[in-house]
Amino acid sequence: MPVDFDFKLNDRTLVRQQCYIDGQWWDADSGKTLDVTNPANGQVIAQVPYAGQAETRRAIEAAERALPAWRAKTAAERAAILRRWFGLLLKHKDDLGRLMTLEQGKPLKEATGEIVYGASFIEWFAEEGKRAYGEVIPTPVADKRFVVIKQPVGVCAAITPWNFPCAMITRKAAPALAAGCTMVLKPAELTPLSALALAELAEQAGIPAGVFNIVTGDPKVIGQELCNNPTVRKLSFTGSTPVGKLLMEQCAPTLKKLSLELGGNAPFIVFDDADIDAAVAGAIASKYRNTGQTCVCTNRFIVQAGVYDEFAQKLAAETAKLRVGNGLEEDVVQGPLINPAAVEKVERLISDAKSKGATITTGGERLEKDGLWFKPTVLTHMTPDMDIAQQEIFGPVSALFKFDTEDEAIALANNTEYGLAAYFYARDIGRVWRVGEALEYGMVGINTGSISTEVAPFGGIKNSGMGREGSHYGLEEYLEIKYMAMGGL
Ligand SMILES: NC(=O)C1=CN([C@@H]2O[C@H](COP(=O)(O)OP(=O)(O)OC[C@H]3O[C@@H](n4cnc5c(N)ncnc54)[C@H](OP(=O)(O)O)[C@@H]3O)[C@@H](O)[C@H]2O)C=CC1
Ligand SMILES: O=C(O)CCCC(=O)O
Repeated sequence: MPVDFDFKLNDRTLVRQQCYIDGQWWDADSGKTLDVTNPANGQVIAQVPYAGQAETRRAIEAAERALPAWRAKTAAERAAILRRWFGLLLKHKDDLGRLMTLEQGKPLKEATGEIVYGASFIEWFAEEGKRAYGEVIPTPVADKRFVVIKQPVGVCAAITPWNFPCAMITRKAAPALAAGCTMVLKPAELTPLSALALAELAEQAGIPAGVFNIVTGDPKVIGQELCNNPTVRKLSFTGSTPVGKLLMEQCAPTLKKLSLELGGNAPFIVFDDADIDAAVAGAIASKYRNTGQTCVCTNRFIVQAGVYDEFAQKLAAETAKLRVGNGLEEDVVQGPLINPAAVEKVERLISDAKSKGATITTGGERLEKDGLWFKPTVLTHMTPDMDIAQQEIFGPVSALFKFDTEDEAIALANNTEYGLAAYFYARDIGRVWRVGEALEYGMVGINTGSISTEVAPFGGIKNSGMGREGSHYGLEEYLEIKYMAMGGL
């Protein structure tokens, strides 16, 4: 039974509580459902199907049936349809933002911002799909010609997290569809409504039945079918490193192409020659986006001794100004954390740091005893033996480590199994190049705390995964290279 919660949307058809398979809306075969709750108050706002293997298999078969006709369209024809999808996201951005705040918690302005960000991938890849250029290789033999063409990978699967319920989907679906692939998506169980609203708009945009399918339900069972099924030729995943590794293992027997965007442990280095006010502004942007629940959020501030106290004091002052509360309220910039486990993890990490000598200069506790709101926190006197040095916080906690020399900063920054995003503030041009090149990360923000955009390659190295999303590199992930040698000239 769908829950009759009043989302107060202008267009109520955006609230879908069924899976979207082969252009139709379905319950789970078993009739089982999964509650969707508002993290701000624990209220159940919807129920979606708890589907399993059979429904996933049907979605894969639908994607396989839809593939030949979708692949056969010209890139311009696919682009026209994708542009309609893009336009519909923008048209409904306020409703989609509200839906996201209600299921995920992030403040309304940030949620609406994510819809615009998510839509940008659709617009960008609609165009980039037209540029899946091949190559003619000059021949070393007179009677032959060598040609390289790019073709869609085929049926693709995607598994996405709760922290970006829209953008992590469009960042995968847009390049896949633009390249001529079809897709089966499993969204996070905590935030399925944003995904299902995207399917509703995909249908309205004229994306043919079977090209984009969504199955909600049992993550293990759905994941196993997506990995085991030989029809699926590629899996793109965003989420935790342990699940990413498990999926990679499960995909080995059918040797699928993989994109894995996993956890991070981003350093944010502030050198003595940095513009400290700019560094503080960048720190706030990087650390407290989505209440710290972003894989590219700063995890460790690494600050040079000469500016440590000034940076710490200014960061604490700005952090203390951040208004925490229900994301639907005006001026709230920090929503609740996603669930009790997330708050407990933050508390555990702070308590570990405190027990080993860290000082809490602001925050350090929940806003209310049993709520999911956590006061934005600054910790100083951090040392490498504390758990935060190695573990992803995924919450609103700034942890400040101190260093003396450039080499020391680089060593500290690289001392992690992760390699997603890093940031640093410095003005010496030689240092900017040296440090930029020495950081073992897929992305480096230099004098900026914001790096995410549809036009640049997003992704990591080491335990942060493989592959890139966004930019022309993101399209390549959904294309196969075919070399054709033509003889007998
Ligand atoms: N790189 C990133 O952006 C993200 C990193 N994280 C990190 O991971 C931690 C845990 O977050 P969490 O949400 O549990 O991340 P998960 O990796 O568990 O979840 C991400 C996605 O994977 C699905 N999933 C979980 N287990 C399986 C499985 N066995 N087979 C197939 N799919 C599976 C989830 O489904 P379901 O929701 O149904 O469980 C969800 O759709 C966070 O605290 C953070 O540190 C989390 C989210 C995003
Ligand atoms: O946390 C993530 O997995 C994605 C980060 C969102 C972005 O910056 O694009």
